[in-house]
Amino acid sequence: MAIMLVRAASPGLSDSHHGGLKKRAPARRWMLCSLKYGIEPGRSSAVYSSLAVSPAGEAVVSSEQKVYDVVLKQAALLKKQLRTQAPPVLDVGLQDMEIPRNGLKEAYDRCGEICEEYAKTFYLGTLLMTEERRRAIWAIYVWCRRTDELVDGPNANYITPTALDRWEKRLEDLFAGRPYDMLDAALSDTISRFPIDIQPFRDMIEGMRSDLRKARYKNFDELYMYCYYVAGTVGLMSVPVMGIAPESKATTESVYSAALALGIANQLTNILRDVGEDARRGRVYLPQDELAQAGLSDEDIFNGVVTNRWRNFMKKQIKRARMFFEEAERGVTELSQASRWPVWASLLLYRQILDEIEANDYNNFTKRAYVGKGKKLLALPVAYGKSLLLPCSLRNSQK
Ligand SMILES: CC(C)=CCC/C(C)=C/CC/C(C)=C/CC/C(C)=C/[C@@H]1[C@@H](COP(=O)(O)OP(=O)(O)O)[C@]1(C)CC/C=C(\C)CC/C=C(\C)CCC=C(C)C
Ligand SMILES: [Mn+2]
Repeated sequence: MAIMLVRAASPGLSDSHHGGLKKRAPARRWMLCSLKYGIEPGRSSAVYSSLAVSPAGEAVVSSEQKVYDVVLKQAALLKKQLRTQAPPVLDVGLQDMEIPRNGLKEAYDRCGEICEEYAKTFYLGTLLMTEERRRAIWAIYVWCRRTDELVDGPNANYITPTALDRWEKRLEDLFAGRPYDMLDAALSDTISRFPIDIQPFRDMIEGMRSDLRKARYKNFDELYMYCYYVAGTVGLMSVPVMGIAPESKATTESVYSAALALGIANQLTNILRDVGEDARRGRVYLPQDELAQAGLSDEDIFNGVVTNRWRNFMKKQIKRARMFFEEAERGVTELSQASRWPVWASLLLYRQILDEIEANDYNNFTKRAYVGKGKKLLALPVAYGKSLLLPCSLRNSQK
């Protein structure tokens, strides 16, 4: 397997600028995706290296490498903005807009209500944050929710790629300080306060585009890219708001990688929880090559019978999702103190969905894995305890 350091195109992702040569995605991730997962080299099209040679002899850039380029770019932008303390890339300050200050308060309050209505757990988590950060996360949440609703909501049948192009134009406008409505105005204000870049937002729209044209994923490499688009992006959007602890010795890149891992872990969990629901909409988000290796097909999923083959397949998928959660854990401790609690809470709660799938004997065809109120409540003090721990980077450097 050849590994080359060359500049290569990343279709669907904006170009990254870090000096011509590509840095390789950390080798640890390859461990995550395949070796620990038990896939032998040569048997799977999952990620092996930054640049591999396909059976046809062409150089192939893995999804992991493409996404890692975005991580590097986001980390570099954050470091640059924090160094110069310059306000982010707004062409027009919100002070020039016609939205009165109390209008902005109303807009943020509405974002909070929407977050509470759609995502009680996230909402509870945000209540533990500082006011400015909480409002910013609400604004980001609402933009993400609205973007997802375009392809998943009641009008989804009428959504075309052109509608998504219009949504992207609107995104560019709000980043330039020209919001279209009150909810956009809240996000416009947020990006004037935090060093947030537009790329993860653009990439999420790209994920929704792919949902319009694609209902199957050949292998984990393709699925990884999808998970980055629709969920890893949320991690990248959130880091500049959550903030890195001033005492942390971790690199900005490693914190972004952990945030990305949390988004991927959450989305893999979503996919495993919703197998039956997605199948009823004609969608199978599981890697086709891994299904085939397990002796399973789409037909088995549509039939929805829990067999030993299915249980074994699910065990491996759950194991992989847990590895991404594990990778995310290393980054949570590096976040600013006030942000750790909500992120720990959401990590613990989301991860428990995997335990519930196991408790349902892997019947994710007709039973929705659900974390009960008691367990949810219990997660809060556990998360609080974890949030008091010193950053991992400090603990290791003190040894
Ligand atoms: C260093 C470190 C660990 C930092 C933490 C970074 C961080 C806060 C990461 C958050 C990761 C996260 C919550 C990702 C969301 C993943 C997700 C659930 C994506 C869903 C996509 C589409 O899936 P699908 O259609 O299959 O699912 P539904 O059936 O529709 O649910 C999304 C729906 C995309 C849209 C995402 C959101 C609406 C959630 C956005 C959430 C936030 C901005 C809040 C993050 C705040 C906290 C406190 C975790
Ligand atoms: Mn959705």
